[in-house]
Amino acid sequence: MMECVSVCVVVLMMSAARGHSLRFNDLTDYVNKHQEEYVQALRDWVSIESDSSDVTKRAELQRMMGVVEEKLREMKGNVDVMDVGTQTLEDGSIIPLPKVVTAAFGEDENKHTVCVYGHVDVQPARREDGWATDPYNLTEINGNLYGRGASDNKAPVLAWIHAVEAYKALDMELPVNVKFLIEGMEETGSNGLDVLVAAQRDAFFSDVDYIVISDCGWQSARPALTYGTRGNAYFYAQVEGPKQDLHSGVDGGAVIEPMTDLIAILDTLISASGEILIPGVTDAVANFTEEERKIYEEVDFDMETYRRTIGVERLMYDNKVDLLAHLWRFPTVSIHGIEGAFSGHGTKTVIPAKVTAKFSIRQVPNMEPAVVEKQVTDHLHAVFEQRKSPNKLKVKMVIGAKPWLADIKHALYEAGKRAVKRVFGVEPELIREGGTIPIARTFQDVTEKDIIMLPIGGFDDGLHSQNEKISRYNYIEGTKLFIAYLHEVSHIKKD
Ligand SMILES: CC(C)C[C@H](N)C(=O)NCC(=O)O
Repeated sequence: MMECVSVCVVVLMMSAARGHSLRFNDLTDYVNKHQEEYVQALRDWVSIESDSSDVTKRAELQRMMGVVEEKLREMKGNVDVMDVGTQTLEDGSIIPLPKVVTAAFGEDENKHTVCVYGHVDVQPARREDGWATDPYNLTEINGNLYGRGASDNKAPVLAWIHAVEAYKALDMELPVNVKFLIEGMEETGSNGLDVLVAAQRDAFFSDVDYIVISDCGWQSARPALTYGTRGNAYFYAQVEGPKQDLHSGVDGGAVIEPMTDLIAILDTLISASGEILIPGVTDAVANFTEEERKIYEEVDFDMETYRRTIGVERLMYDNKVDLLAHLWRFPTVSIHGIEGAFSGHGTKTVIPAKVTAKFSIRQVPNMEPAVVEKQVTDHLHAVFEQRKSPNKLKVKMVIGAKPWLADIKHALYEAGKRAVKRVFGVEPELIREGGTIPIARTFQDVTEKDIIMLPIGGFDDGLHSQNEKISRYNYIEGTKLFIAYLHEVSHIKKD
């Protein structure tokens, strides 16, 4: 009798395994057959200029959130639209933040619950910035789908939606419960989301086991799993002088110009060789260990391809390990722009009265944005003081996002490896990401859930840049990866 039970169990397991692989094929066939619809869905989403940094585009962003809500309702998810409060603009006016859309598919207590986080806001883009195509009209050229937000993060969010939709369309039970949390302010620091996550810790997140984020890219042509992101401390430094703009011929020579002051203090942030010059800022940076060095040595990363892809003559470092380390696990300063400065065509001879520099410092373990805020503010005031300028300097940190790091030994990463192997036939690369997903660290600290980043974007997608794209291959195979991943997560042993 005992023997029969074990034989029967083995037979059942074998047929279940066979059944799964057949079912996986059904799912991938379904994805292949529906790929034109998926591309059209991406075209529809990209056509919405959901730029979160430009308040004049806020109605479009609200419309985008509405489209996400409608899609999840159409799929019969248990949808909720959550208020995240208001945003105070620089002129003191107050506007509502875009609501966060959540949805739940399945609530089987015997299954794991995976929460997919993503965002549907985008960075600004104008054709005149040097785009070859209209950034809001998804255009396919040689297998690449060009459009603002295509890779960051509209296609990955859609791929997750399509993954769930495929199971449902084929009447297949989802192997895990799936929840979505989709926001519209990621690109400007996820305003309001920290508070919402804390408030929902024992509600929306109470039954969530794992959080999956697909808001990043591979490092090469090889699929990857991401286990770290840098944080970001973003600053405004404003120098204000005359009561209005002046004529550089009529008044030049009589005034100490705000722009001259600003450029001088900006030049004290970072050296030409990449050394951060602000006292104390790098003190808390975790030591670069031999173990890390070995991991970086193994990463499949061709410096020459990278150099050519971004189009520079020379990179800051001449070896792979140092370059990767400075992309992923050391801080850096970037100066993004100067508001109030003359930047149009022509030769306007103005002395701008008030100029505001925007710069940021990527944060790595164990930096604390609040500490960095004080160090930067003190430093800039000290160097400004030395100039004995009559102008006024104001420094403000407007984003303070912490870095995030995961344990690559966690079962979520093993599941990721199996899913990548199943879809792409190769072992994934384990990588870190230099960019910031502000909410990742909050998820980790506040919800105490385990997190994985499962990217489908290509290494050359040009996020935030001209001609952002995702390849049709990554979008469609990425959808299959998510389907496979849900299955693999269902195999993680429940506590
Ligand atoms: C590659 C990043 C992690 C993508 C992310 N959506 C992003 O752009 N975040 C803002 C940032 O400035 O890093």
